[in-house]
Amino acid sequence: MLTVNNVNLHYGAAQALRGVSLTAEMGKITCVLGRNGVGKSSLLRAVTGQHAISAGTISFQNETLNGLPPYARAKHGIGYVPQGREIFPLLTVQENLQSGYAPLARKDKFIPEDIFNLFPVLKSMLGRRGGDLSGGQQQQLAIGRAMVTRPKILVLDEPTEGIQPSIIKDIGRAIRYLRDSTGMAILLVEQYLDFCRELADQVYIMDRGEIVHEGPAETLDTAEARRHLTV
Ligand SMILES: Nc1ncnc2c1ncn2[C@@H]1O[C@H](COP(=O)(O)OP(=O)(O)OP(=O)(O)O)[C@@H](O)[C@H]1O
Repeated sequence: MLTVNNVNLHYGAAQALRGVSLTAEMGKITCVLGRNGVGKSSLLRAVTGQHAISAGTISFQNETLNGLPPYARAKHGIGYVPQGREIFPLLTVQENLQSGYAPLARKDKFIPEDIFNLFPVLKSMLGRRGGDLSGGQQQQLAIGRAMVTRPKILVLDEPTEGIQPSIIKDIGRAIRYLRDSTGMAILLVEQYLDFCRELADQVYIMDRGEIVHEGPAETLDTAEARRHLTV
């Protein structure tokens, strides 16, 4: 399980996270909802080691991650699908997937077939450049690349952003499959309430750098959630 305990994060003098605490359990989908600018990406940057925290602790499976660089966290099993996907545009789909080999032992440096079962389009486009894919295909590639690292927890930053509805469905199906087949933990941040409600086991709502609600998805008060999502 991932545990975030009382975490603060600053950009210079500006505080983006204020005493944030949450847990993401193995075999569960944990969704953090919030509108633009409330600190969702900052939370994921703290978890993945992209940005240092100024107070609190972050641990995964009882090991503290504080101070570890992103590559060391990848070795601990933290897979990251960043906002905007960050595909290498000039590398092929295959090379983008292979960029996930970095934290792996030699024997594990292959692309698991599961990825192509989930996202068949990637197999048919292995030789195409990443930059030539549609937004939805790039999102599938970013999830595939994170899966290559054999994560124990998959951390996704707004996977539905700018993506057409049919591909959002595919992505939802893939996330559910990963939870059910591997028992990994999934932590995703979103603004899209319906996607989160359909998918999540546990929901948190963030506002202005703080967690303002926590509970199981089935008891989420939709009106209350919408209030936090509208500007
Ligand atoms: N590199 C940075 N330098 C300074 N301030 C930043 C930086 N990145 C984010 N912020 C500020 O921190 C706050 C939280 O931003 P963050 O990106 O975490 O929000 P978010 O909820 O993920 O929103 P979005 O969906 O727009 O990414 C915002 O006020 C933002 O302007």
